[in-house]
Amino acid sequence: MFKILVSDPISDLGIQQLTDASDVTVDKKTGLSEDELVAIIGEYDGLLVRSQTTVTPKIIEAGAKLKVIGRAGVGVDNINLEAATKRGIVVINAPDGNTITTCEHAFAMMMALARHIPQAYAKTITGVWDKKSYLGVELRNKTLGVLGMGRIGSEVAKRAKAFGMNILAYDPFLTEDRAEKLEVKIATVDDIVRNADFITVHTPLTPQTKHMISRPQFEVMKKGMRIVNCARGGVIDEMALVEALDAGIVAGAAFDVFEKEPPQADHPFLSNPKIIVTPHLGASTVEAQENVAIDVSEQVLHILRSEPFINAVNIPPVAPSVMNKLQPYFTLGEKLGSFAAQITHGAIKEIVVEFAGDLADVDTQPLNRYIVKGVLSRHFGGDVNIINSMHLAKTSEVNVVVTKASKTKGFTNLISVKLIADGGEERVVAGTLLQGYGERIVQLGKFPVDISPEGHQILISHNDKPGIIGNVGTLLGQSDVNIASMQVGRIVVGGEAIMLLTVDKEVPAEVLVKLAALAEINTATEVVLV
Ligand SMILES: NC(=O)C1=CN([C@@H]2O[C@H](COP(=O)(O)OP(=O)(O)OC[C@H]3O[C@@H](n4cnc5c(N)ncnc54)[C@H](O)[C@@H]3O)[C@@H](O)[C@H]2O)C=CC1
Ligand SMILES: O=C(O)C(=O)COP(=O)(O)O
Repeated sequence: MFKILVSDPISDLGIQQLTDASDVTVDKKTGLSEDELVAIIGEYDGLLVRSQTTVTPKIIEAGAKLKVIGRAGVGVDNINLEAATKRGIVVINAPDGNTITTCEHAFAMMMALARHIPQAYAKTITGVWDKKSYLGVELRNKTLGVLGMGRIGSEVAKRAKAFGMNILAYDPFLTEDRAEKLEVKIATVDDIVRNADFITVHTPLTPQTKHMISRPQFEVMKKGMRIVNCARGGVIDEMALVEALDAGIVAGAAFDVFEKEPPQADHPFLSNPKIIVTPHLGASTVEAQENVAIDVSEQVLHILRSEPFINAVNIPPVAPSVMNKLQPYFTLGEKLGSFAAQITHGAIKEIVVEFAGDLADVDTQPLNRYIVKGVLSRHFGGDVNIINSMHLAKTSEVNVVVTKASKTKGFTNLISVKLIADGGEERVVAGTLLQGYGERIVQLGKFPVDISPEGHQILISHNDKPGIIGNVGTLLGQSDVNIASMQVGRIVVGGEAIMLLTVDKEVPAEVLVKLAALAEINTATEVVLV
């Protein structure tokens, strides 16, 4: 039974697939402090949050069973991604569910700014009929600068177009083609701050976007411009904005998000009549809350049930076409890594993976994670998974090198894993996926072989002399170890050779010692592939 903790207010209807699932129990406990969360998180497999819960490294460390943190929304800046990745916890978000809702909020804020709606309302309900203080401006024919043309920014631009606005847009990923389709003009940040009558920001908060609108930008703005932030507090420098309002450069500002949430009671925005504020309501509609909760619940279930999932933010996204091509190789890759690690005696310094054939022209990143997981599982056991395998390799100072071979090497596809360990030790295991036959190991070191990578195996290196196979068979028979299949490989008659036996059960350590002590045998190593 999986246990999930919901620590922020999330739509009940949206999480129904979790509450209805027979293998899941859901606890809702909102408003907990960090210490309170640390005290209880150890019993949960999944954590669902919005933006109020700050998921700190301390909480993540205490989440001994935690496999997934789901964000019912877009921004994951309240979740410590590094700590989650280190622990192998998948962090997922729901990137599409609140796009329109947040765009509509930004648009509503822009219209409220243009027509002083909150200020006029506040005065009208006091009984004062004040028409002259609230002369507004039209949006039509004004220039709107959009910083960040992702999901929300693009939707804002579409609506602004319908209002007859001219749009200048900046986003490092905005192509000429997309700009043309959206009928926006690509501009620099400098063009936008100098020419826009309205500016709206729709970027995440990153080191690059922090204070991207600050004193130098306000200084060159058009007098009387208006500015909206429904993205993240800190993209616009709050103190610089207050100065620009006081200096008469900015006529009004509308903020849904703050550098610190909630803002302190004496925050200058809260007493400035030219600033409209809302308490991070961008995503707060019935529809959006249901959408994000449905999306995140679905992926949380997939993750807990070890099924394929999408929207992970701590592993790079992969196109479905690439994923379809790679998926059949995941277990083979992991087994090759595991096999190679089990026959390596020294401390591993480098993992060199080579892909040939069909795999040489795809981005193999997801597959690389499985191979590295296979290698590291020998030392890290169940603590390594595909989320943290690359991270663990890095922190363990194991270098990962991935190469693509130009030739097919006789196979339609071939994965070769070479481990380089202390003392110059090198081990190579290569495998392929044969249509109709499944996974095969086709090379061990310099020896060509043909083995199905599964179950308990014994790898023996020996000198190619008569009688060795008989001796091995006799010893295993006496030890009650049944041989299911056997492969021998050699390059030259009488030279170095290997023998790979598939046996029906675990091989006792003393049997391996006795095998290695037989005449002409150099080493005997058990390899377990499950
Ligand atoms: N107020 C609220 O309740 C909500 C706020 N948000 C916030 O809105 C923001 C945007 O959300 P989406 O559009 O869904 O995300 P998105 O990922 O679709 O779009 C973000 C865009 O920002 C661009 N960008 C990144 N760095 C940039 C830079 N230095 N300059 C210009 N553009 C840059 C990216 O290329 C991307 O196109 C996020 O920060 C999100 O957290 C989202 C939903 C609700
Ligand atoms: O989705 C986002 O990024 C948001 O900022 C929405 O935040 P919320 O879920 O309303 O706390």
